[in-house]
Amino acid sequence: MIRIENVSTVFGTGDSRFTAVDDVSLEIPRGSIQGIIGFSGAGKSTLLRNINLLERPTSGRILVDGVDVTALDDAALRATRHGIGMIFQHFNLLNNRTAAQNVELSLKFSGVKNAAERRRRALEALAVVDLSDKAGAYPAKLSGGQKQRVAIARALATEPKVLLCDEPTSAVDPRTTASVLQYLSDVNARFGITIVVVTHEMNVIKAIADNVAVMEDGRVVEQFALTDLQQPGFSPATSIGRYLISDEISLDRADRKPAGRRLEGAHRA
Ligand SMILES: Nc1ncnc2c1ncn2[C@@H]1O[C@H](COP(=O)(O)OP(=O)(O)OP(=O)(O)O)[C@@H](O)[C@H]1O
Repeated sequence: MIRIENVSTVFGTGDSRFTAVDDVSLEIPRGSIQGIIGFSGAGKSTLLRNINLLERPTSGRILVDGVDVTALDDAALRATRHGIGMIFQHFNLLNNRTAAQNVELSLKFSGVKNAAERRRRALEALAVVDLSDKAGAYPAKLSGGQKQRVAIARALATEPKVLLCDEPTSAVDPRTTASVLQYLSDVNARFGITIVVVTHEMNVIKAIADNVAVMEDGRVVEQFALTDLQQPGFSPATSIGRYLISDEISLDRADRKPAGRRLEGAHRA
């Protein structure tokens, strides 16, 4: 479970002082997929980056499985970060490394010293996203969707408990969006990884989220479960909530498997 308690993030000082995240509290159940939606500048990315302290909050606490990450020293924070994977809108792959080498590098940074083990685990992670045949390909030879799948594999390889996704489908076309979301949904169901997805795309929320938080001007102004949208009489307060309810939504999702399975074990199954 991720518990965000009264988190604020302020940039700048004096006249240029700007509150990007304003006293946000949010509970994200373990093994769930949390969508965070809002218009540009609402503070979504900043809040997401607060969770792994890529952006340290100005005030408030963030607890991941009961551990207050805002109180950790640098060494403990580095160790905790290995349990929190992240993927980005523009994939952030190293272009001079193959798909497998990109994944291996993240394993190296996470402290896996044995090169053969790094290679084995990288290939396993690439297999999860059906990219075994692209292990030796450089990013320039991959489509946007394939690059994002490599990024998912890179995040998965260290067996994180949490996967943070910052606009994971904004740079790919609609068909590829569906495929990337399917892989995210699959790894959630298969490994019980808690996923937090920041997006401004309604269809992403509808396709993947269990719970939704709507952000405006740095605040979470509305929260609901996606299934709430199907309840008679449910009346969202925000325009985004009303838009989400206005369309029929598909809740067909892979059956959930118990949380906490290891990537290797589950992979061989
Ligand atoms: N490092 C920074 N320094 C100053 N201001 C920042 C910084 N990072 C973000 N901001 C500002 O904080 C506000 C929230 O930004 P953030 O990227 O979190 O919003 P967002 O909802 O993710 O928007 P988008 O969808 O456009 O990425 C914006 O006004 C942005 O300009």
